[in-house]
Amino acid sequence: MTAITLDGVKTASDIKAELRDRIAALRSHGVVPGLATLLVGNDPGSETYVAGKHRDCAEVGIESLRIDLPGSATSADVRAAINDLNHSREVTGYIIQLPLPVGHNENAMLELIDPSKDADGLHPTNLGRLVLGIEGELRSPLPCTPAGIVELLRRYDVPIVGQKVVVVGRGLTVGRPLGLLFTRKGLDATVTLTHSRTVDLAGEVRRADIVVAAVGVPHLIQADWIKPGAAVLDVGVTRVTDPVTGKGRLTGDVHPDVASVAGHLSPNPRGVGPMTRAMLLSNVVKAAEQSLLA
Ligand SMILES: Nc1nc2c(c(=O)[nH]1)N[C@@H](CN(C=O)c1ccc(C(=O)N[C@@H](CCC(=O)O)C(=O)O)cc1)CN2
Repeated sequence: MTAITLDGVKTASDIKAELRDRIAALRSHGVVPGLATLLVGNDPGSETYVAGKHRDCAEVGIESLRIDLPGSATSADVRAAINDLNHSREVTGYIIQLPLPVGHNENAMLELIDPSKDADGLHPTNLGRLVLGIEGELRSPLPCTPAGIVELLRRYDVPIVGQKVVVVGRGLTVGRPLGLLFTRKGLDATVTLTHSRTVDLAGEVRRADIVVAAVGVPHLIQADWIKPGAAVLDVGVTRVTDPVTGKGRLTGDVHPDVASVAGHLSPNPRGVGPMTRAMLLSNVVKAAEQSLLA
């Protein structure tokens, strides 16, 4: 058996095509959706992701603005940039690219974002709304990677309701919010959130119908950890330099042999990453649509 590939590039491209129509409709009402990014330092991964976000915006018709601060920026510099973004009339939504360089308090910075401009859904107010399960008028942006994972599963008709989900990793951008999302009414999965101190991780993973690996440990998840037919999402990424070619390459958390046991498998790269970017665009468009209703 070879797993069905959960193709993030194709799915993200479908989503972008749908968003283009909604953006055209917004523009016809005089609403131009916009996104700003704040990047501090020159982490190669973050630079790639931010560049990709601006490319995506241009592709679908979202205005975008890029604020880059040097690695030497102080926390006061970052706070000042956030303050400017909060008060800018042109900027309706923005993100702070994570991780921030060592020495900056990420949670403190995220807390300074105006929650109504939080395109990433990572401000405590928006995470709190996810905890509360608030929908409808007060619907707030969902963190992009968890939203992308659920959307990818949905578009491939992978059942979620009543399924056992094991999430490996409890980070802010993936594991923690994903546990909340999967247990929301309507999705109704049973979630086990595992981490570095989990006893018998392999045993936990073996029970799962859906496995999400988001730790950044290359090939941690082995084929004999996987229940035959389970859906496996490979999210964590490690940049390694090939000792032979000297070129950098990306390695996911899931061992390639998992493809012979799983029912569905998201590759890494080209799986959840492009979905993360598509969900950011979706958050920006939803916010613009809500501004029209307000
Ligand atoms: N403010 C945020 N910071 C971070 C988030 C986030 O959602 N908000 N998530 C990750 C990084 N991330 C988005 O910012 C992200 C990760 C991966 C990809 C992606 O498309 N990856 C490609 C490979 C790209 C490459 O060559 O490196 C893929 O998987 O095919 C996009 C966005 C942490 N920070």
